[in-house]
Amino acid sequence: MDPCGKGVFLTGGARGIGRGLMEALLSKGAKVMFCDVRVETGKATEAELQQKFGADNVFFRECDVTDSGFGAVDICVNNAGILDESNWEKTIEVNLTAQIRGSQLALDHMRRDRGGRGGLIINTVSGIVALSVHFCPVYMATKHGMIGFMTSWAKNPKMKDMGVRWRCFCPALTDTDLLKEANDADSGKVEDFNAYQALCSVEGAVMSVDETAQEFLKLFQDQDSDDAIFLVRHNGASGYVRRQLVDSDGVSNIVTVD
Ligand SMILES: NC(=O)c1ccc[n+]([C@@H]2O[C@H](COP(=O)([O-])OP(=O)(O)OC[C@H]3O[C@@H](n4cnc5c(N)ncnc54)[C@H](O)[C@@H]3O)[C@@H](O)[C@H]2O)c1
Ligand SMILES: CC/C=C\C[C@H](O)/C=C/C=C\C=C\C=C\[C@@H](O)[C@@H](O)C/C=C\CCC(=O)O
Repeated sequence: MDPCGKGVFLTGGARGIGRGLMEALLSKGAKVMFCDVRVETGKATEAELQQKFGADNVFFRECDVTDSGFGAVDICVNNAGILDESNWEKTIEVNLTAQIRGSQLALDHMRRDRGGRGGLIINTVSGIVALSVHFCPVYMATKHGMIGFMTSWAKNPKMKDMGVRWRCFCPALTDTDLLKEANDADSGKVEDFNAYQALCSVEGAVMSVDETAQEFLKLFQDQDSDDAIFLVRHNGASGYVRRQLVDSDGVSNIVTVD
């Protein structure tokens, strides 16, 4: 799908990866409506992006994804997410429940067999699903949950009639406030602070928001593909992967295809 002229709805766009994804889409000619719970940051982002891309092309609305629905458009990006092992119920609410709700609402709105015009549903998941790490079990559960949810829909034979495609966008570590806020031993955001820091300290592992957003644009180059899981690799070898359970104690339950 070419984003040019398309209407996009994106959650969690006030800062971080969501903001980067919006800029990438706006630069390709899309119009974006975004929401966030951070009102001041959201308004500031809206003003800056309106200045850069035009006042008619980007709009902000205050919205908490855990208590609101939305009327979706051609492309829906459920991006809002948190990392907070000390508040596991909230983490499930934002990362799993709200992304599922947002996806179901988008599907209802887009499906051609019920009068919609088709579309693309993208959920920001995480490259962490490809790693065996122990320091964020709840976060891990939510991200694996979204992989299961989306790949189930993507392989549903009715999807051809519905005209809707699904993409799990799985960024590598990205330099955002989410990472910075977890980088505090007393925050309780992760279960094992030293292990978290060790992962973030791998040379070159943390990508910039711009680099992650450029990888995101690759999702729009393959409109006919039914593959659903796009894994960003910090070494540049990003691509679609398929899940495969392995019976050895492997490092990953995802194997690359092609
Ligand atoms: N930063 C990373 O290394 C990384 C890597 C892979 C995946 N991710 C995922 O990318 C997504 C964005 O993360 P980020 O790093 O940009 O984080 P961030 O904290 O910088 O940005 C997340 C945005 O979501 C908003 N948000 C949080 N809860 C919300 C709610 N209930 N309703 C509406 N908006 C809400 C926040 O206010 C914030 O503006 C998340 O789903 C995260 O899990 C992050
Ligand atoms: C720890 C929580 C912190 C932040 C949240 C965020 O979602 C975390 C992301 C953590 C790691 C991402 C890693 C991505 C790695 C990829 O670049 C790639 O190297 C994965 C490697 C191997 C997968 C196996 C394969 O290639 O098939």
